[in-house]
Amino acid sequence: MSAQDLTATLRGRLIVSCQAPPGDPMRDTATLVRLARSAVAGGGAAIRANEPAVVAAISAAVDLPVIGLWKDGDTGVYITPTVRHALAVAEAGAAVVAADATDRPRPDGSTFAELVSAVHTAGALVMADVSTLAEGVTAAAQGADFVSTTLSGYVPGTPEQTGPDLDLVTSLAAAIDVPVVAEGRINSPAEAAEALARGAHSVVVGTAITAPTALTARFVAGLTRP
Ligand SMILES: CC(=O)N[C@H](C=O)[C@@H](O)[C@H](O)[C@H](O)COP(=O)(O)O
Repeated sequence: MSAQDLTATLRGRLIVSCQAPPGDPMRDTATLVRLARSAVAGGGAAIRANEPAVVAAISAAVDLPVIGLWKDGDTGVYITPTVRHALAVAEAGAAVVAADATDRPRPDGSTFAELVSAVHTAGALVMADVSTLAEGVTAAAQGADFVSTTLSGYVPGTPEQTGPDLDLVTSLAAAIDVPVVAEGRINSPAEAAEALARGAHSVVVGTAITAPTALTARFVAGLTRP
């Protein structure tokens, strides 16, 4: 799908992230495919999914674009950290490859611009996962097709928040021409709508829809608070 067509498809819509962390009972390809099917049934516009095998299974099972990534570890640059990871995700059938576009060095020494070029040559689009306005501006200039607030709050120096970084959505939307995606800690339909009102093109929701372990833990914590 062209960047133009996908942009039109996702405008004002919900992208459902169907992921489960290592060790979680939901971390099972068939289970994640069922989550993706539920996201389709509920009206989601696209699926965000982790690891080539899961991207391939969900792409085969649902008729929605898949935004694929490949997490390798959980510190430093871990979301699709190298060109090799990015090409494997594209090869698995992702319409869009999401990758870390923070200003930290990548483990293979590549630049984000090189990753964008390789993914475009493979026929897929790129979503830049950023943590700051400056990173989003740079990623857009380097050819990213979408810029997402995914990593705000997860990179040292970025604001720690329990909710989404709506100020980053606002500032990115004012600064760049590529579509801005609001992602990270969106916990309610009202927060999702607020992100759109602040200029987001689309909204990604993961935990609040697809993570029963984390959601259970939130309720348990709520019961045990003094
Ligand atoms: C920081 C990081 O690694 N984010 C990951 C990116 O794919 C996922 O673990 C998140 O679930 C996703 O961004 C959606 O966010 P939330 O689950 O908060 O709705």
